[in-house]
Order: sequence, then structure tokens, then C-alpha cells
Amino acid sequence: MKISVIGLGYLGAVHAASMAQLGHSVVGVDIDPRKVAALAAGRSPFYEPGLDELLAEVGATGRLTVSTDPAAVAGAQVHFVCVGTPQADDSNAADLTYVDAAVRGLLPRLAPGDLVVGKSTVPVGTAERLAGMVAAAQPEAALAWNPEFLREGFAVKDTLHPDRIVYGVPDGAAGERAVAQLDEVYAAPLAEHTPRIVADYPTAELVKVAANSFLATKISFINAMAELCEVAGADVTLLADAIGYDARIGRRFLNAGLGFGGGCLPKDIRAFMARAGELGADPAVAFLAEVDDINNRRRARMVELATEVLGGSVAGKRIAVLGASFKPDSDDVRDSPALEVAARLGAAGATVTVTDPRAIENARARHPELHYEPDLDVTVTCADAVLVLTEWREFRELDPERVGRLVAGRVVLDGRNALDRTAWQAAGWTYRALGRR
Ligand SMILES: NC(=O)C1=CN([C@@H]2O[C@H](COP(=O)(O)OP(=O)(O)OC[C@H]3O[C@@H](n4cnc5c(N)ncnc54)[C@H](O)[C@@H]3O)[C@@H](O)[C@H]2O)C=CC1
Ligand SMILES: O=C(O)[C@H]1O[C@H](OP(=O)(O)OP(=O)(O)OC[C@H]2O[C@@H](n3ccc(=O)[nH]c3=O)[C@H](O)[C@@H]2O)[C@H](O)[C@@H](O)[C@@H]1O
Repeated sequence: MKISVIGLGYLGAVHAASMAQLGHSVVGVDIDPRKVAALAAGRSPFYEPGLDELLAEVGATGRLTVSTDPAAVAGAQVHFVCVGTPQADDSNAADLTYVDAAVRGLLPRLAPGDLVVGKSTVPVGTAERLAGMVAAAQPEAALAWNPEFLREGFAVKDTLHPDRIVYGVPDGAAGERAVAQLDEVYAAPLAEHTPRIVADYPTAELVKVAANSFLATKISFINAMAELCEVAGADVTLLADAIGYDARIGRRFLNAGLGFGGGCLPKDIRAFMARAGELGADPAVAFLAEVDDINNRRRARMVELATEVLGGSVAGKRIAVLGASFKPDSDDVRDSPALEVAARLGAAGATVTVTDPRAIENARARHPELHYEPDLDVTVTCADAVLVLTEWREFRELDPERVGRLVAGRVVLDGRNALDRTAWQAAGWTYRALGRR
């Protein structure tokens, strides 16, 4: 099948490469010439485990081409819209400028029988509106909504082997045809018995924001328990283990610490609240404001804890921050809790040096005022405190004795409850973490 993918960011680049891997002939389009140049050279424009290898594989088949020219989509029958929907500058709502522009760019090139497929995360009601634009431009083309659930760091696996596939389609023959086209696109994962849910547009749109809201709520729930553990002298990691054994609760996404960041969970719950407000249903998701607040309080608490262990002020102190990306195995620093904490400590007068295996370049672009150091040993040398804020494997596996010989003071703050506390304490470190004594 001939497919186009509009938008080649964290979602679209992986989707385009994966569709080519599934045997389709794919053209990817992005307005960012740097991303297109990297992909044309067979390189991923960002760090995502397995993507370079996948690009090399599909590059050899010739099934993936990329372009900055919107006209390159002509000839494809299925067009995936994968552009960004960031938080608007002046409100909590999603900025739909890019989605609208991407669909408008497609309209003059649509042929009868083409299917436009939205994958970006959008406020409920968007698909219906865009379907109207498609119908007006090409009455024999249709639109479907096919939300994406991939996680950064696992994006290739999640795309090739998703845990479910959701189609939002119109009623009647157009919907049936859309389902058949999408079944052809996803023939390989469907052959693996991946559950497939066919729904109307609003349900498909809501599935996506409901899933992210649930995940954010689960994280904030355990972080609320961490707040209580702190005042009651309890241990949130043991609490999470204990409640997680209840299969109805489950241990996954109960890791307390600095909370959620990234280009999706924070902006998606805010956009959901904004859209619910427009629909007059604010009370239904009012709890998400608390989820957001709990999440933000963790970042403030981390700064407070660092201030506390450093004797009441961080001014003039040397702080080593390990981690800049919003999660391990990603170079994405959008709304990164680690980077925000580093920036706040810097603003409070600390000399902050940040290291990260992959995200230094992106972090520097957002916070040029901080010092960055690729070498971990140099980062921690003479530090008064070491803060582990993103749980990359190389940080989790640090030898506390070796690191202890480099620092000025053996003080470690475990922002992700990721270190072996006993080992660090045995090496003479003052160990502090969120939600634990
Ligand atoms: N990053 C993730 O893990 C996931 C993201 N999503 C959703 O997917 C959407 C995209 O997210 P990301 O890939 O993270 O964003 P991103 O910012 O990494 O990528 C968006 C890309 O779209 C391009 N673009 C903007 N306007 C364009 C146009 N008119 N024509 C062609 N390209 C255009 C940009 O240059 C950029 O490369 C968002 O709605 C997000 O919520 C959904 C699931 C997972
Ligand atoms: O819509 C999206 O873009 C995606 O958002 C999330 O994926 P992602 O943002 O890549 O990463 P997650 O693994 O969900 O982690 C998000 C944040 O929560 C934090 N987190 C996660 C789990 C946990 O137990 N505790 C915790 O603080 C992570 O450190 C990270 O900052 C969802 O997991 C994906 O299903 C979804 O497709």
C-alpha cells in the first residue's frame, strides 16, 4: 500500500519507518528540513532506541522516502497526520494550528478513495471538523481517527507490536471502507491478534486522552501517597510494592518520585480540562487539576529537599544533576522534571552541572544558563550534592564508593527512587529520596 506520513517527529518518524518495515511504500513529509535531511541520510533526527537500525533496514528496501514538499504525498492512498498538538501559549488548550495546516496541505492532493488518518492527540470534536474539510475538498475521500499509544524509549516495539489498535470512523459505507483500508495497513499486527476497536470519532479521540489521564492520575496518586509517607515517616516504595501486588491495582506506573513530564501527559491532561470546559463538562475532569498540582509539587519538593540537605541554602553550592531528559532512553526534554529542578536550583544561586547520556544538546537549547558536561565523573567531581533526576541505567548502576571518591560531600538525592539505598548508605552517603525517610 502507498502511504504518506505528515510530520516526522517522535511519533511520525517512527510510524513512517515502521510502516515501511511492514511492507508499505511510504513517503514522509516534514516542514523541518533538518529532520528530513537526517532521515534522508538514514539517520534518526532524535534518540530513540532501535530507530537507527530500523531506518537502516528499510533504507535498504527503498520503501521509505522523505521530503519537505507537501506535494510529495500525491499518489499515496492513506495519509497519516502525525504533527504536533502542543499546549497553546496563552491557555491550557491544545494548539491545533499544525494539524489544521497539515490537513489543509493535503486537501488539494486528495484523490477519490483516499483516506486521511489522524494520529495526533486532539481535543474531542476535531475529527468531525476535519472530516468536513476533507469532504468539501474531495467528496470521495474520507477521514479516520487512529490514536497512537506508543511510549518514547519503546516507540519502535510499540508501533510494530501495539497492545491495541483503535479506529474512529464515520457511519455507513465510508466507515466500512476506512476500516478495510486500515486493516490493510495494519495487517501484520492484526495477524498477531492485536485487539482492534472500531468506534465513532469522539470515542476514538476520547480513548487517547482518557488513557493518558489515567496514567497521569496513577502517577499522581502514588506521589500523593509519597507526600503522606514523608510526613508520616513511611516508605512509598514499599507501599507501592504492597498495593501493586493486588492485580486490580498493578505495580506498573506506581513509581513515585519527580512525577511525569514530556511532550504528552502534562499537556494532554490540561487540554482535556480545557476541552471539557468548552463542552460545559468541567466537573467531569476537575480532578485532573489536582493531578497536575500534585505533579508540580514534586518538583518544588525536590528543590526544597536539596536546600534542606545543603544547610538551608543552595547559593554557592556545587550540585551535580544526573539526567536532563523527561525519562530514560529518550533525548526529549519537553517539560522535563529533571531539567526544571536543575533550572530552579541554578536560579537559586547553585552552580549546577547537568549530565545526560543523550539529552544535553536539547537541554542546552532550552536552558542555556546551566552548565552541561558529557562526562559523568567530571560532573560529580567536587560536588556538594549529587541529584539523580532521570533514572538512566548508567546512573542506577553507579558504584557509590567510586563516585564517593570524586565528590566534595557524600550527599545523594534520589529523585526517582531508583538507587540501591542500602549500598549508598553503606558507602557513607547521606541518602534522601522523595517519599522515603
Ligand atoms: N511523542 C510521543 O510519544 C507521542 C506523541 N503523540 C502525539 O503525536 C503528535 C506529535 O507528537 P510528537 O511526534 O511528539 O511531536 P514532534 O514535535 O516531535 O513532531 C511534530 C512534527 O510535525 C512537524 N510539522 C508541523 N507542521 C507540519 C506540517 N504542516 N507539515 C509537515 N510537518 C509538520 C514538525 O516539524 C515536527 O517535526 C502530538 O499530538 C502528540 O500528542 C501520541 C502518542 C505518542
Ligand atoms: O501520548 C503520548 O505521547 C504517550 O504518553 C506516554 O508515554 P511517554 O510520555 O513516552 O512516557 P511514559 O513512560 O508514559 O512516562 C511519562 C512520564 O511519567 C513518569 N513516570 C512514569 C511511570 C511512573 O511510574 N512514574 C513516573 O513518574 C516518567 O518519568 C515520565 O516523565 C504514554 O505512556 C503513552 O502511552 C502515550 O502514547
